[in-house]
Amino acid sequence: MWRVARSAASSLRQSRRRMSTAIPGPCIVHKRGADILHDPWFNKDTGFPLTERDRLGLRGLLPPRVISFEQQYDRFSLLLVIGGFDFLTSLFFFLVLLVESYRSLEKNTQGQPDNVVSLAKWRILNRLHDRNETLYYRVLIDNIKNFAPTIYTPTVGLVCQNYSGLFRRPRGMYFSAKDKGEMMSMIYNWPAQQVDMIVLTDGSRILGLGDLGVQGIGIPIGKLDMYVAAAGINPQRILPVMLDVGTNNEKLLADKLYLGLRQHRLEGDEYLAIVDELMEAVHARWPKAIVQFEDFQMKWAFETLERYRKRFCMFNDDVQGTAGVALAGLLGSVRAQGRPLTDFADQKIVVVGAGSAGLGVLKMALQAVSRMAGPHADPHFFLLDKDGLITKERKCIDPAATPFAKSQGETKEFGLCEGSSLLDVIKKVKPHVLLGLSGVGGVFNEEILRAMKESDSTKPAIFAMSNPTANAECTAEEAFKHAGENIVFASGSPFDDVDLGNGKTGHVNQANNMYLFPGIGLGSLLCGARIITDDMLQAAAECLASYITDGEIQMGILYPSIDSIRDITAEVGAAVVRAAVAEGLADGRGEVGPKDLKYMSKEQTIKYVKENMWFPVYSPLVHEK
Ligand SMILES: NC(=O)C1=CN([C@@H]2O[C@H](COP(=O)(O)OP(=O)(O)OC[C@H]3O[C@@H](n4cnc5c(N)ncnc54)[C@H](O)[C@@H]3O)[C@@H](O)[C@H]2O)C=CC1
Ligand SMILES: CC(=O)C(=O)O
Ligand SMILES: [Mg+2]
Repeated sequence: MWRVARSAASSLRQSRRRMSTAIPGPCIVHKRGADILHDPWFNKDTGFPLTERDRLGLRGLLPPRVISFEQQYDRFSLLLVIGGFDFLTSLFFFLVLLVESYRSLEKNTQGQPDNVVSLAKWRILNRLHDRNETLYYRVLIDNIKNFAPTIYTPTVGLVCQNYSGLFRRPRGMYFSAKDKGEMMSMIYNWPAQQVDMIVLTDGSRILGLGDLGVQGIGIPIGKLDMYVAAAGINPQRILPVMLDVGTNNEKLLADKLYLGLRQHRLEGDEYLAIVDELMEAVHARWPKAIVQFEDFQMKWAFETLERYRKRFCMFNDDVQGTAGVALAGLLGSVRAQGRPLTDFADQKIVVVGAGSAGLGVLKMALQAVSRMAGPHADPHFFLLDKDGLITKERKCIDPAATPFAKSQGETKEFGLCEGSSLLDVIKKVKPHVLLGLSGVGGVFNEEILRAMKESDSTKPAIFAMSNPTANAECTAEEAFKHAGENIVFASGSPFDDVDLGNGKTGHVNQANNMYLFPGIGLGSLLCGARIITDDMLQAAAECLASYITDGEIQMGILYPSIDSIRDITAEVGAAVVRAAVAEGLADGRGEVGPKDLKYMSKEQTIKYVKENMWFPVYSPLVHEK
């Protein structure tokens, strides 16, 4: 059930306040009449004032009554909360979906009626987006807590799984292996003159759902919606990009509805040549655009990061954004134990999942320990993958995992060995933190969670970070039930807080990179960063960690509410700007030069970032041929 009524009313009041103080400047439009109504960037639906209808040749193309932006907003919000909405709408959309892509939907949502409802909600929002972007983003910004689960994880995963059946209107650009040699000209097919933020995927590891090929485009779309909502990137300047190099998902290759290339994935140099060409094309047209790599399988996530990070202003969200969010949570869990932050160096941390995300987290945690305890510090990290504990005895160990593989001496100390099971590791190590980035739902089973009760920590931390919901290592309820009320808990996808009885509540945190990537992108953009460095990412993570007060920490709160995502993003963005300036990597942007940035105080930098956030209001449209 969408509970938007109350928050919609209060956010509407806030919106009105904002409306009354700012008179939006005019917006030039090069079309007239029905063409404007069919363009979601400019369309205001019934919101066009009569004078504008005359000016733009719209008279007679709309019902006569003018509905203000606020009234439109009210009507949309009302639609979402009318009694019985869920049942009627889901029934209606179920029938539509039945006709349109019944077989595909049935395959993927068998026995899961919730999925049908989730998709129905997504379609309502998506239709609003396709008609009127201004209203869509206002609704999203004002109700981010309610709508994030629909446009982002978990529903975005379902959308990707069903994308070929759901497809109606394209969003973003598609480059395929067949476009080799053409990308430099293709990039000019994008209608916007300026692009600030690009999210790029090859669809090879979509959340914990594996290789979804071209259907992975849903992820860049969802991430960029979060950019607009959280960072105030102008939606006319965002670009979701799918690089379709084939798929190794046999089910999709056999699916008649599948919209991507029907071939297996390119590998090796052939693959890299395609990504190189795309990056060159993007950079040629928009040299200052920030490129976020998203949901690439591990080998390409690491390889492309090393290949491009010193040449382009880019980052990998799964490796770097996730690491910062996890580190902020880990530091919070030290505070929750009433210990000083420097005790982080002594924490025993078990990470389950040695992929792009798990290794990114450990790399950043290692940097933090080195800063706190010196370069020779010996952190107590235990890394497991599907074959159990990773030790130096492991054959064919991934080079990125090598620094975290346990030596014989270390395993002996705890009575462990190569490939020790997770249960064995937990029982013998008694870790302070158990962190999952395995993509495997339920891997923190009852036995594992019970074993966490024996943790050496006064407040054991359990992070079930895999997405979407079904892939979480455990649910919030399971964690509090089996590991005890004393834990701090975080998950990648949202769960409701847990009623512990006796009037107590188990707080659920959302440990998701959404708390950092918008600020990393926005900060890099606004300072004209040449590249994105470890120091900039470190600054972002520290900023997020310091956002939470001691009082909140005592209540098990490690991350702020998503309701304040714009404020968090402004602070994170400012931290990134200041770190880039300190490293001499900020070229400035527009009229704000490197010197201006250098002499801004922290508060002035936050103000600068806030003032450059786009906010959806109807601008007067002025026609120009
Ligand atoms: N909360 C967040 O912000 C983020 C969450 N994630 C989630 O993390 C998950 C993993 O992502 P990546 O690291 O990119 O994937 P990946 O495919 O690169 O790595 C998965 C790792 O998990 C291991 N694994 C598989 N089954 C296991 C088992 N039964 N026990 C222990 N380990 C097992 C694999 O051996 C591999 O090392 C995904 O579900 C993704 O959605 C990723 C990025 C951010
Ligand atoms: C959140 C995210 O980036 C992921 O699950 O891949
Ligand atoms: Mg991701």
